[in-house]
Amino acid sequence: MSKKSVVIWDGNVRDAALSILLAVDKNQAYSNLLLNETIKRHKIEAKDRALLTEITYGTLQHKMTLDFYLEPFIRGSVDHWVRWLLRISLYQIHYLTRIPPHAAVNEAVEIAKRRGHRGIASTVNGILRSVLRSGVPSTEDIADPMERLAIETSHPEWLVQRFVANYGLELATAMLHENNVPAMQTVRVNTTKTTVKQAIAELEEEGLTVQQSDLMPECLRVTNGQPARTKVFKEGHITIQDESSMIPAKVLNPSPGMRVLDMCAAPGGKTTHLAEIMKNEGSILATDLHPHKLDLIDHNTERLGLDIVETAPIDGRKAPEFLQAASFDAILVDAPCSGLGVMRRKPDIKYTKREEDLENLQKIQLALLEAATKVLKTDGKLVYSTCTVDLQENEGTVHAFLTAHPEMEAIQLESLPTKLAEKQANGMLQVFPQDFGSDGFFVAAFRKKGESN
Ligand SMILES: C[S@@+](CC[C@H](N)C(=O)[O-])C[C@H]1O[C@@H](n2cnc3c(N)ncnc32)[C@H](O)[C@@H]1O
Repeated sequence: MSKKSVVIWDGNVRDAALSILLAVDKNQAYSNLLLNETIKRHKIEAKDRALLTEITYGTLQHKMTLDFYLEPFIRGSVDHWVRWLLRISLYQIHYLTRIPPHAAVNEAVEIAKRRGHRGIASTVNGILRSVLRSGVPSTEDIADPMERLAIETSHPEWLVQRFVANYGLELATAMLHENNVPAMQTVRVNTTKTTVKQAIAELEEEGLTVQQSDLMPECLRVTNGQPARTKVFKEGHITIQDESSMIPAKVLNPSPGMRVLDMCAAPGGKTTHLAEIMKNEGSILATDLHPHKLDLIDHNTERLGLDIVETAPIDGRKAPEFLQAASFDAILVDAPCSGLGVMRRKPDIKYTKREEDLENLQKIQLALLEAATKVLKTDGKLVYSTCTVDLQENEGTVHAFLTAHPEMEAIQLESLPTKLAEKQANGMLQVFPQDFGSDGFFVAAFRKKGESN
């Protein structure tokens, strides 16, 4: 978050959603962080929490579509906050069938009166009632197919064009639509403390509805309840993590006793998974560029009872200056990336990312992989992962890396459940959000060849 944003809560869900969206837009606050912080700070009750989340995310997810719908009804200019109020209200009218349209309009008018004056309230009332009378315009009338897809799925046109160029129209269209579907809640069971069966029983006892994932055996899908608020969580039996995000540690699959480096480790979701796979035996050095983020890893390892993890603030690109050459058995580079695979969880990414950012990211990704190669033992395994679906950051980075490093070879991804193992090609696995309902993720594995190879 670039500027600290605090949202006032007076029991009005729409007003709070408006404040969050204004902070996201004006202060570049992260929608997921600010929403969670607001809910936590004001201890917002379950029913309001669900509606606040739905309106905030939904409005942001569909921002461009809502603007297209509103455009014919707005004469002249309206204030920035009024436009967000109109978006929030139309989101409820158009997408949330359980909210009666007149209730959404009345709420909007009241907010307009409180935040502005009667004149603004009357404008808001007029616009929303006109939309109700005439209905929203049809996207069918947009002649250009890329522009139409951009408006219908609310993604900037450059992103639509890039996805279509990367993967073809059919796959890109499915992904763009899936990005507007709310993300699943999943947790990873800490197998050093409990079993999957036991964790399911414990969570059910606390009133949650959970089911073992058919994709990843240690993953549970939560369809009702807040896992982060349970005793099971506090006692370190589970970690909140997306299913796809469990793939990299699974692929690295370090044995107990190994010396492992997790180069871009904060907040430690994968570090702790690695430690669990190693049965808490051996050692893991978890490094991150940002020293303040290392506390998050310490918090997580403490809660989960994992004591083989040490943390250090190291710029991964400079790892060979601080760490002994060829000293790690296995290394994970869960690199900084554009995050284009997790737009369901962080919809603001759609509107803030720019195409030129992607070029710079690839340079960092290559530098991290190069540094990792130097501190990896001969015959050691290196895993590269990102939470993006961008071809350049994924396959592009892998190809550039292998071309520059003949001492490294791509290897088959091991230890994966069949559904995932079948999807890999040439030592790489790209998961799209529409594949299994999990986040978009990429994983590749390499081996450092011996002298004789
Ligand atoms: C995708 S996140 C890592 C998520 C983490 N592996 C997990 O599972 O919880 C990428 C991380 O890389 C860190 N980072 C960015 N540039 C880095 C660099 N040059 N060296 C080390 N870490 C870096 C960021 O601070 C961020 O925490």
